[in-house]
Amino acid sequence: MPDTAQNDRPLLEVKGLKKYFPVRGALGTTVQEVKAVNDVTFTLKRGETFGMVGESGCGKSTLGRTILRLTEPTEGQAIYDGRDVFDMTDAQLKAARQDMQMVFQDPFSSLNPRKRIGAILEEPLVIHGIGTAQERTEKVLDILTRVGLQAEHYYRYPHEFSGGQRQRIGIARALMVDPRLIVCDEPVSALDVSIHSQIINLLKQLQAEFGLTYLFIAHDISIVRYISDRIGVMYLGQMVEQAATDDLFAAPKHTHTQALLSAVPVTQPGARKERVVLGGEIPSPLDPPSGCVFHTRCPMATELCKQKAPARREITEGHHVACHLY
Ligand SMILES: Nc1ncnc2c1ncn2[C@@H]1O[C@H](COP(=O)(O)OP(=O)(O)OP(=O)(O)O)[C@@H](O)[C@H]1O
Repeated sequence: MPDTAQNDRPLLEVKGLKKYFPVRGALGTTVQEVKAVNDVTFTLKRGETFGMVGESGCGKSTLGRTILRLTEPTEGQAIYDGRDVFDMTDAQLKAARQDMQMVFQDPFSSLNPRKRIGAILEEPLVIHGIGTAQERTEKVLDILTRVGLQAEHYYRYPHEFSGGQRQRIGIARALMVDPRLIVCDEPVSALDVSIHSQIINLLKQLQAEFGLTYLFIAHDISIVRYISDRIGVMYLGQMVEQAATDDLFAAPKHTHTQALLSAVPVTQPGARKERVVLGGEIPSPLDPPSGCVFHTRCPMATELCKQKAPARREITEGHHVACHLY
């Protein structure tokens, strides 16, 4: 009974999460705040991929980093497997960090150029005090082959690898400590387009093999579509829509989502779609618009949108939108 209850429970529940960065004036006092993440709520089910999509600067990376507590939150909760990450002691956080790993956008800058791949991959095991020296080496060799590299790569340095291979090393490093959750922050956007699908397919294969749960962050909705079970769309620190991937693509509700989807090239011959054109520039998160944060760019905006922030509503099962039109 307790086992079933635990397995039904989401792996991660993010509730009302806010992360504001202080902007300090000449005297060191806080004069303004960048509202990078502004009241975000969503859950991650075990074994699924939740894609987080939005334009550059909308707060995706900050959201991922705050959940892993690489940066401290301003407000809210991130309940990982029943326990709030933000209430954890240092020892609890260290244990949780073993379970929650991150794959970064730029694999090169996240790999120490002076260390051989074997040492880079072994490091997380050393930090967490896992295994004997021989067990650690065996684990490195096993993971190297699982990510499509070879045993002989053990002695090479990061500069001897291509971009795609380096990202495989980044993924291998995350896998070393047997995590359950991996936050993938733009894992292909620094790579050549020709190898995007190799890396995405590798992530899918590893997910099936190890039963991983992914929070997959990217600005390109076609990539997010390919890997995600559900998608959340962010704008200026807020999640404006979230739904199962098929629902979101079949019936996008928020104008921002419609605009993102209308920019995706049509692949079927003869198919046409309406282009949704947004007005204005993206406002600064230092001074987000009043009312609905999207109203300055929304072609459907009314007086109400300028005055009142829309509540998040579930319009069909699992499909949430924050917009006065619904
Ligand atoms: N350490 C920081 N101090 C101050 N402002 C920050 C800091 N980190 C991020 N920001 C600001 O927070 C906002 C959200 O940034 P974030 O990097 O999370 O967005 P993003 O959607 O991941 O964009 P990108 O894909 O370009 O990285 C931006 O306005 C950014 O300038």
